[in-house]
Amino acid sequence: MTPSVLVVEDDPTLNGLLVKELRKAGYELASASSWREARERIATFAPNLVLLDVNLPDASGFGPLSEIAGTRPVVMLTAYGSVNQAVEAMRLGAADYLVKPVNLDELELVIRGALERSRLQAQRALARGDAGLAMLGESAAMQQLRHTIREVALSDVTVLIQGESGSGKELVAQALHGASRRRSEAFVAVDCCTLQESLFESELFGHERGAFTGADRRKAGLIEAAAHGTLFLDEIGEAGPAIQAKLLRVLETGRFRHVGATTDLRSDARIVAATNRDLRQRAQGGQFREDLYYRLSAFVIHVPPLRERRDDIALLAAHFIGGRRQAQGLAPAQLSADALQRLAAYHWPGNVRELRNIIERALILLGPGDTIGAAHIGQLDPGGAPGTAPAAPPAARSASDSLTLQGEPTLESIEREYLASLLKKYDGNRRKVAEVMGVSERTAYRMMDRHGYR
Ligand SMILES: Nc1ncnc2c1ncn2[C@@H]1O[C@H](COP(=O)(O)OP(=O)(O)OP(=O)(O)O)[C@@H](O)[C@H]1O
Repeated sequence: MTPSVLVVEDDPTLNGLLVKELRKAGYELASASSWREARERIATFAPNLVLLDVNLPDASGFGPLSEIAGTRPVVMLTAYGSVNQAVEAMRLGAADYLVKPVNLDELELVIRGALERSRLQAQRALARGDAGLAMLGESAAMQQLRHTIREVALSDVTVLIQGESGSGKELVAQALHGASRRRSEAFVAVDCCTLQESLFESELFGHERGAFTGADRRKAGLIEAAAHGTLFLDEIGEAGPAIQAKLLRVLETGRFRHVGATTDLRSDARIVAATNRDLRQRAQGGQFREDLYYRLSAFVIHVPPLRERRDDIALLAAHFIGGRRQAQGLAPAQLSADALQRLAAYHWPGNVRELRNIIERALILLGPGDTIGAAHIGQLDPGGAPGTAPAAPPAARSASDSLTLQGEPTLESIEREYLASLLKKYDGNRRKVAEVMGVSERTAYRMMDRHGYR
């Protein structure tokens, strides 16, 4: 594979020199002289590494670095004699830095080292299944979201994160934890609807030996694993009445009990919950405890759906493409203008997760090729006008929309349609969908995840 580098430098002489040297060293090159131009190149050229000048005509300082450091290695070009700048750049996630005037031998070494470290990191992340934990996006909505996260992270207040499926609620919860004083403690995520209620109760709160058949040992609960860290309760709207009652007690008194125990334990975990439902409405309708709703919603964060921050689509797409290709050791791939246009016009009922899935499928169809075209993306129904709420859950795409280029639907596309039609029929009730499909809830969740419907 030929790794690619984007040189972002407004001094034309230095820019030209860097491009020439790196090209000679065997890299594929693109260059930009402003931050606006750099953003465009990142979306279309998808470089493996960015060499970024700290002072650009339309952006000075570390804004650009913070924006892209989570997506790919960034080597900063800093001014001679400003050690502070270099230190700050590393703290903000730069892979390395070069001081001007640039020593050309050092240039190659630094770039090779940064690429190698990043490839290893990507491989490790893929093996752990958590490729790309950074919360990306520079739209006004995402900047506001980051601001809110910073504001509330340092207090211990309970936070309720609301947003559509796949919009990034779990990433917000992780960002909250990462910006809090608890960041070096555990972050424990629990999906409130993946398990049967009684099992879930012992999983969450722990149990005593002999509490039920099969409980042959005392076992600590996830709430204890979260100790002084953060307990993230995903899909809180799905928690059954027994769990709701116990959670209310934890929130009111900081106390809980193992299943089968007679004494209380104390919890110091910060509770962050998420839901894609209108919890207030459910509370008013009697499907969710009102007192618990008020406790949980001490502070509410709304995660905007992707269709309300279309400016982020190109950046996110480039991030998913870059991560996957790098981990596979393949050359970077670009998005054609048609493909990008198709992505930008879609209404994204499955939000960022759906975008990630569509890109992954496009990359499979692309194989070792280098440009993702509209055909690799497939038909995407532009849906309602920007800002229109989707029919939730997402409507099925027709077989002619499948990604099979020859027109024969794949098993994958049939599964997807079947799943979408059941979700529609049963109004998003996953338990019911799993039952009708004859698979376990877990299998149904995994399927939904794969198709971007969670
Ligand atoms: N701003 C973002 N930047 C990068 N990746 C993102 C962003 N938002 C979401 N993702 C990715 O999209 C996928 C879905 O995000 P996440 O699981 O946080 O969504 P969610 O709202 O919690 O979904 P659900 O409602 O199904 O629980 C994940 O792979 C996540 O890494």
